[in-house]
Amino acid sequence: MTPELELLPAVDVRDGQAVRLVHGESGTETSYGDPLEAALAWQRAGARWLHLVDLDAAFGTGDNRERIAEVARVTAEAGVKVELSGGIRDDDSLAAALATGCTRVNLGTAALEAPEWVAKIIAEHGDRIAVGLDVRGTTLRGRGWTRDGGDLYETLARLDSEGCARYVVTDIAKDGTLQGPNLELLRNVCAATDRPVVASGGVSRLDDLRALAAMVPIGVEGAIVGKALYAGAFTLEAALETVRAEAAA
Ligand SMILES: O=C(O)c1ccccc1N[C@@H]1O[C@H](COP(=O)(O)O)[C@@H](O)[C@H]1O
Repeated sequence: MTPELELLPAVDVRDGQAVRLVHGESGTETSYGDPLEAALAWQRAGARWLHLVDLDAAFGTGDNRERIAEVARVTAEAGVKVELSGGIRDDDSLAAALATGCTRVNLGTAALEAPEWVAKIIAEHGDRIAVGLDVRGTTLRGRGWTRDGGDLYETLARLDSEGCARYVVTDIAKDGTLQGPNLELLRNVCAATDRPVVASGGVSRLDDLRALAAMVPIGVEGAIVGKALYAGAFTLEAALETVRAEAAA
């Protein structure tokens, strides 16, 4: 039996609220209320993972550190694994993130701007560190996806050589658009690395999850689902049932 595609409902926090953006652009927020309520709703619906993002920290417009820590702690205590992201760029922010009880952190900007520090913390924390490869075309973007940060495949080769355990791959052009994931990008990344890949951006219907589940054998381990769940395109229960059925088929 093929392993099940892990589903990670997203809770992105800006100004204390759960929000979704379009193409990750500041100012395109749709608000979905209290982030803890959102996280607990996904937990009640059966989520095994949560992708939790401090968007203010990612954009450099402040942070939601205490709120994020509360959501991560309560959700983790409820048995949900948390992937924590946004603004983790130095020892202090890393220590605060790891102390929340999250299962792993996901680094974006730091992997582009502080490669030596990232190599060091990969060596120290292993599987608890993932790197988010947020791309436009094949160019990486950092600092709230506002600045270019080098070539996707060169960075991937460097991180592979440093022992990075896993990548979260986001096609910025797809994120928040409900246009379907970039399967070609995911196929290319999976061909370039033997590490597991979490797909992010564009999931809009259950068929997208079926397509991603079919990529588990080549290295797609999970999928982050945001807008589709908040917009009611399908329920998390239906999504979980879909990936379960695909694994059993
Ligand atoms: O998730 C988003 O919609 C998003 C939009 C714009 C910027 C960042 C976004 N998300 C996450 O933030 C981390 C990067 O944070 P940092 O660069 O390490 O501070 C990225 O991996 C996304 O998961």
